[in-house]
Amino acid sequence: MTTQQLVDQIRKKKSFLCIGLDTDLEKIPSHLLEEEDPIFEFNKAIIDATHQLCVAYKPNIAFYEAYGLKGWKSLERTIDYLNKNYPEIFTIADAKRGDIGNTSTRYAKAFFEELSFDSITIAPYMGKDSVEPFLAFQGKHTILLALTSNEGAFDYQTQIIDGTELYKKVLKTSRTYENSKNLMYVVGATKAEYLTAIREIIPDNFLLVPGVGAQGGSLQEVCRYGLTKDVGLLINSSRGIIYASDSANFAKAAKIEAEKLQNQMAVLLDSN
Ligand SMILES: O=C(O)c1cc(=O)[nH]c(=O)n1[C@@H]1O[C@H](COP(=O)(O)O)[C@@H](O)[C@H]1O
Repeated sequence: MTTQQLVDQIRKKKSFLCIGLDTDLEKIPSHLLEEEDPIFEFNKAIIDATHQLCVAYKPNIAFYEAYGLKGWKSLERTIDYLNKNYPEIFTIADAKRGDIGNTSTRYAKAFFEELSFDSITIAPYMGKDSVEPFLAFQGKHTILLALTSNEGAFDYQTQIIDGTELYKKVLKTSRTYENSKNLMYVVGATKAEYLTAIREIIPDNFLLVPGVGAQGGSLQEVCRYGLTKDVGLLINSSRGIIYASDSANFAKAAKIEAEKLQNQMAVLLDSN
């Protein structure tokens, strides 16, 4: 999917919401556990109930890998269901990969070709030759961790190296990579006060912003400093939406939570 197609979808739906499919068998409604593939059935119900309110879904791969082969099957069924039924939706494999070049290429093939995701999250730590293999895939997007939402972000990402914070070095250096136009970045909603400095370095790139809802980040704060002329933001919420209820009406409850965020986004887009 092109960035323009994503922007068009955002304008049409008045939403830049990404719903995180962090599907956990210990949290989904117990009646689903009788199904042959409870994870897929849960995801399908959430997707069917919320697809008009969001522009992206982000399965976090850990929640699937945790169940071995069965989990991978549920992931494959979920991405196939999305691509077949809602092809306009932007899909993110939250896999946080990155390795030496030939290994990165295999990861890219797994998520971009075999599973047909539009994008993948990547850790920048191993540098240029670990990221460029992902960028080589045209029509696909590489979402580099810049400033993450967790407390541990302060361990390295904000440390000053050669006079500049490490996360800024990641932003600046990655712009020099081949096919850097395919880059997006992760910035945690809990770090909204850094967005002005971030936008000075990357004025236009899309940011994936997790951390609203369960982690306490503010949608309004993120938008104040992070919105661009083409919106430039995908705001993720996982637990706050998908686990709104653990009863039979869980999908309806998820829709209500998604609607709350989408309504706020429509107001923010109108006043942008
Ligand atoms: O890459 C991510 O998506 C990510 C980066 C980050 O800095 N913080 C962060 O929470 N995430 C992911 O975003 C999701 C947040 O989930 P909730 O806190 O339940 O909304 C999880 O899948 C996290 O792994």
